[in-house]
This record gives sequence, C-alpha cells and structure tokens, in this order.
Amino acid sequence: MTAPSDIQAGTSSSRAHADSLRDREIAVEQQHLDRVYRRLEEKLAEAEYILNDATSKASVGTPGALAERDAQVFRAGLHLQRLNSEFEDFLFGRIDLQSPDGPEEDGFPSQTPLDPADPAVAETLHIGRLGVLDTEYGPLVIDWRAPAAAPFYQSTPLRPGRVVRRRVIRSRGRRVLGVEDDLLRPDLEPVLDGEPLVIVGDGALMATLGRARGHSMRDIVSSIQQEQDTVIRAPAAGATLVTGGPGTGKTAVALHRAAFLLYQDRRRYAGGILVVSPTALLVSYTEGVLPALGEEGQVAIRAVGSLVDGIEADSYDSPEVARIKGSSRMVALMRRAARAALDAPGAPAELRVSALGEVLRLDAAALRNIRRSVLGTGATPVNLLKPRARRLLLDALWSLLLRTRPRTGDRVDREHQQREREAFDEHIGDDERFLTFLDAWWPALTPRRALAPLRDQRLVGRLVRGSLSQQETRLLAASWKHLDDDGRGALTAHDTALLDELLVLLGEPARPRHREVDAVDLLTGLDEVTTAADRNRRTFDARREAAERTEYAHVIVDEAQDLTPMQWRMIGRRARQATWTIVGDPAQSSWIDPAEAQAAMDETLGSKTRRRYTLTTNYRNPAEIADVASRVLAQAAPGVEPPNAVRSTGVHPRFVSVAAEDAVGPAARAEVERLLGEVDGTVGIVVPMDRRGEAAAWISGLGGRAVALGSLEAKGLEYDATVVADPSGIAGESEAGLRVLYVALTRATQRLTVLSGPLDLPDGDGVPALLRP
Ligand SMILES: Nc1ncnc2c1ncn2[C@@H]1O[C@H](COP(=O)(O)OP(=O)(O)OP(=O)(O)O)[C@@H](O)[C@H]1O
Repeated sequence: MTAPSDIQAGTSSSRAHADSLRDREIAVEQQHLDRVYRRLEEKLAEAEYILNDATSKASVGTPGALAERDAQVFRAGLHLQRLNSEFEDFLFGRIDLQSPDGPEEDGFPSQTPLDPADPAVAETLHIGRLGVLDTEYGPLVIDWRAPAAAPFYQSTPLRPGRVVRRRVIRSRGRRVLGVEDDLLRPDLEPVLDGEPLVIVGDGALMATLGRARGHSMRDIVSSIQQEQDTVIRAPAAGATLVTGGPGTGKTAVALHRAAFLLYQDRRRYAGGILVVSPTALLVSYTEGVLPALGEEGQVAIRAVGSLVDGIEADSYDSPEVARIKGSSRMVALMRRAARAALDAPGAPAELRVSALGEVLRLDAAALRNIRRSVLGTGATPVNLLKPRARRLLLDALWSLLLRTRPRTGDRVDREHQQREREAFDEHIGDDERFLTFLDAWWPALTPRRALAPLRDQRLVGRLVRGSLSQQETRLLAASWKHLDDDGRGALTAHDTALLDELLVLLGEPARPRHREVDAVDLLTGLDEVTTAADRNRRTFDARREAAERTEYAHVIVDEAQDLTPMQWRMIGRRARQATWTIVGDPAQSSWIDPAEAQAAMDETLGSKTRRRYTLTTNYRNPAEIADVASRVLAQAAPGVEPPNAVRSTGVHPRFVSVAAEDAVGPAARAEVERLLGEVDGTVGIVVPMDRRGEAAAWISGLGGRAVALGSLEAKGLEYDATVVADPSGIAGESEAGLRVLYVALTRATQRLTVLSGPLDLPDGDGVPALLRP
C-alpha cells in the first residue's frame, strides 16, 4: 500500500525534511477540509431556514400550502439528519489525475496507456462519505459510491488509469491528522502546479488494522482495497458469490455493498435490503456500520434465527439435533405436522347437533373422513381451509337429516329443498354449539402450536414414516420437550426455519369469529353492502401487505457456509424477486454436510446468473496467528489455501498447558487478565459450546472488555486478543469441529493464547496435538 521507501519522504533523505513535507501536505488537506466544513455549515443553515420557513407556512391553511410545507419539512429534515450524522471523519481520500486520454468507461480508469511525456496533474478529486458541491456546483467532495470515486479504490500501479497519486487522509472531527500516499506512476515524476508531486507515507492502513477493537465493527470506507471494491460495485443483477478466508473483509464488503446499492438505486432498494447474519451477536457487532455510512434504517440486518417476526432464537441445538433439523427431510415432516396439529389433545371426537327435532351425530370416523376431504392434496394453507371445513360439515349433517326423512321419490320440489337447506345452514351454521365445535375441531393454528405436539416421540415416529432413524426421532422429539401446548419455550435458529415452513403451510389464522364491531361500519353500514369483489380485494391487500413486509429487493447473506437446506428455503421465501450477494468461506463451515448446503443454495438461486469473486488478503490476523491457524486449516480443509496476512506484529501465539482439567479455569482467568493488560480493546475467550457457562464464570468480574463465547458464537466476531481453551473439545464437538476450531483461532487482531488441558495432549512447549506443525 505504501509508496516505495525511496520516495516515502519526498526527495530529501533527512528526517526533518520528511516531517516538514508531511506537515505541509497535512496543512494542504486541512485547508480543503476547512472549505468543506464552511460549505457544510452554509448547507446546514439553509436546511434550518427551510425548516423554519416551512413551519411559518403552516399558518396558511390551504391544502396546497400544507402539502408544500410537508414536503419542505421532510426534505429539510432529511438533509439536516444526514449532515449531522456525517460530520465525523467526513473526508478521507484524494486522487490526483492526469488529463483524460482516450475514452473512459463509467469513470473507471481507461486501459489506454497514458502519454508518459505529460506528467502534469490535471485534476484533483476529494472523496468522502457524502457528496458536497461548492456554490458554483463544482465538486468539493465526491461521494465514495459515485462512479467518479471508483478510481480511488480501483487504481493500482499496474493499472493506474489516470491516477498518478492516491492519498488517504486521516482526520478526526475537523482536524486532519495524517496523509498516506501511493504513487501510482513512479515512471512519470508527476508535477502539480509546477512543483514535483509530494509523496508521504505514514502507514495509515496498518495503523487502522492494528487499532484496538471495541464491541462494534467500524466501516472501512477510507481503505477499501481494490479486490473488495470490485465486489462492492459489482452489478446488482443475479447473484454475486464471494468467498475468502477469515479476515478478508467479507462482512465489511457485504455491508458496504448494501450502502453502494442504495446509492445507486435508492428507490429500488430503500427498505428492501435484507442482511442475514448467523447470530444475534454478529448482528449487534455489525449494525453500526451502515448508519456510519449514512444509511440509517434502510437495511434490515437480522440473525437467521430471528427472520420470522416475533421469534428470537436464543438457544442452540446440539450438532446431532442441528443436523436433523437443518436437513431437507424436515420438509415432509413439517407438512404432516401442520395437518396433524388439528388433532391436538382435547380436539373433539364427535359432533352432535339438533335440527328440526332430530339429533344429528357425526362420529370420529365420519369426522376423520371429512377432515381428509377438506385437506385434499394439501396445497391450500390449513388455516384457510376452515370455511371449507364448515361447508363439508354442514353437507354431512344435511345428508344425515335427509336420511331421517321418508323418501318422497322424484317429485321432491327442488326449490323447496333448496330453501330448506339454506334455512338449515343458517340455523346450524350460527348455532353456538356448532361454532364452538368448529373452533375446536379446526383451530386457528400458529406455527408454534403446530410444532408443540412434536414433543411426543411416538407422533414424530408416525409422521416421519421411516425417513429418520429411531435414534434421530428420539433426539428430535427430546429437543422440543420443554415446549408447552402452545409451543412456548426457548427456540433455536434451526427451529426458526421450521416455524417459517409451518407458517407457509398453515397460513395466517382466520380472524376471530366474533370480531370487534367496527365503529365506521356501524355509522356507514358499509359492511352490509360489501361485494365479493370488495372482500377479495381486502384479502388480497392484506396478503400483499404481508408479502411486502417479508420480501426484499436484495438479500445479502453473511457466513453463508453455515446455512442449512431448511434455512436456505426460509431465506429464499424472502427473496423471490430479489438479487443476491452471498459471502462465505466453506473452510469455516460448522454445517456438517457442506455439499448438501451447497445444493440447497443452488436450488434457492435457481437460474439466476452467478458472478464469483474471491478475496485473498487477511486484514485481521497478524501473520504469526494466521500461521498457527493454517495448521488446523490443513486438517480441516486439506488443499485450501489460507489468505495472505497483510501484517505481522512479531508477537507469536502463546501456548499454555495445565496438567489437570480442573486447572483450566484458573489458568484461563489468569490468561485473560494478562491479555487485558496487554491490549487496549477486547479480549474473547472461546470454549466448546457446552462449556460456555463455565467460561463465563471463569472471567466473571473482569469487566466489559472480556467476553466468554461458545465456539459457534464466535462466528464473524473479532477481538484484540483471544484465548482458545480446550481446542480438542472444540474440534470434537461435531464432524465439523475442526472447521469450527479454525474459526476460533482466527478471531484475534493482536494476541492469541491456546490453552490446553491433558486431553489436548500438549507437547513440552504446551502445543496441543492438533496445532503441531
Ligand atoms: N480494506 C480494509 N481496510 C481496513 N480494514 C479492513 C479492510 N478489510 C477488512 N478490514 C478489517 O478486517 C477485519 C475482518 O473483516 P471482516 O470481519 O469483514 O472479515 P470476514 O472475511 O468477514 O472474516 P470472517 O470470515 O472471519 O468472519 C475487520 O476488522 C475489518 O474492519
């Protein structure tokens, strides 16, 4: 990233001269930043004026004036909000360009070689979080997402286009702190305003990468690298698939891409981008990034366990249970469960009503037959079939009634019979006993209520029809033991996908029978005169609204390697018309059968065109940590190349071992304490999932900078320092355990300690068997 060292300090070799050059360049940028702030203040004053003016117009009561006022207030409010939120770290880049030489494509650097004889800088552009124009409408700052800003990220010495110098400006608030330059045309000896172009290198990227981590991710807008920028600006259509090892910036790139898409086509994407994250922890870690990019509230970031409204998955399945719940064998089970839920305990076994002096009775067998006919082929959601259930019950009762009457032969008056039938339907259909029966026999089912009966192993055994082994059946039913009759109780991210499946199979429950009287209906009598078309439209509107809430224009999937087939189905339902960005790393997959997950993804994407990218540089781990992690990668995913670590700290991971298992806790605490003293930011201790409680107790009282995590919870997160305790325990958690251990070992930005007990078989240096080179 930095310029070659012989030009880092300009032409002088003296340190003092280098410092004065740097100070001069900082002063140049400070001047520009001051201009930008003056302009922003003018804009702020304008926005406030409009706001006040708009308020004064409110006294003019005509509808036109009010509408105009609302529009003005809205615009001014937006403007103020954006200006206020984007004042921090506002300006971060600059490019100095030669004059255009031949055609350019969308502002991207032309491939045409430039005339080396003309070293003059013809144009200078500043890049920031938001575009700002001066009073003459000239660009003071260009929005980082604008095509004109692309060369800032895309130009390299090999493919410089028009860029001769690329500068990263570090600032805090209104003060410029430093600049870092890349000279992209060393062959040119470029000239700016008749003076040789100054090149300053102060290691801004390395400073960024090395700085302390907090509990939220920062944006990388000032230091997006070329291969990352290519992904961020990739066309939206079809599916953009991005792979890359740990720390290559997949999550960061995915979030910046959301901001880019909004900039490109705000109307299409506003409110319509969904980012799916593997855990709630990762959601809270990343959710500050988009607001920092000025995109507050436009993008929904949700954990895969919280994709269904009203459900927060807050517990984890064991790997064996996860494997069953995630597999596509659950599709058939859920279909049968949705029907079987009608037979919940307490469902009435017979219907008895009296009509025209007769007692009519439908027994269990008759009711079973009727239910089978109502359900038919199963294409219609169960809850929507209640009106059909009512009709078939009335048909059956009517047939019973007819049977009690003497036959009148062919001369039966059809019209008379028709009228009788209508009266019968009205009489029975409104009868309180009949209605109570119908509500109990065809209850409004919620997904949770339909899941609850599966606590019963015998029922699951009946419904799976041999597709699960006895052991799997037992495990599955046992995982729902704690649910009550309404399905209340803790749920996992795998349950969420099953509940979503059930939601589709059941449909929204019918409205309550005795609906609240609508005051407007009472006043207008409108309900009396609604037509079938009106009613259809209402249903259609309601469905459309629901669809609008859950369907997105673009779906971004983070850590896609972990999604199960059932989760792919769930996400696919929210993306029927969507374009996709999917980022992941198969070598970090905690899903046991990556091939099955891959097939599920392919099925979800269907015929959409795929665009593939690979990110190759690890910005998180220093080389010393990456090197140790790569020993596990070689076992977890033989043949997969680790990404190149971009920096090295000279500090090697520590290996600590204890002779007895019960010494692990105190040693872990001591290590976390030591690391808290060594780094300014966060320290995470990662343990096997079933030791999370223990680990929390080990570090209790050490303050908010220390965090205890189960192996699966560490996904996507990062800490200044990490302690990975019980590595063989993590590796042994499931068939994917080695990949999960690889994830754990790649969370640290500065320090890593591996803590082993006797079961890890450490050698004399404390290096556990799994981590020996
Ligand atoms: N161009 C960049 N400039 C500065 N920091 C960067 C850049 N790219 C990535 N980073 C930083 O590197 C770290 C890793 O990024 P990120 O979490 O997006 O990687 P990832 O590929 O999603 O990792 P994992 O697969 O392990 O979850 C973050 O701290 C991120 O801010």
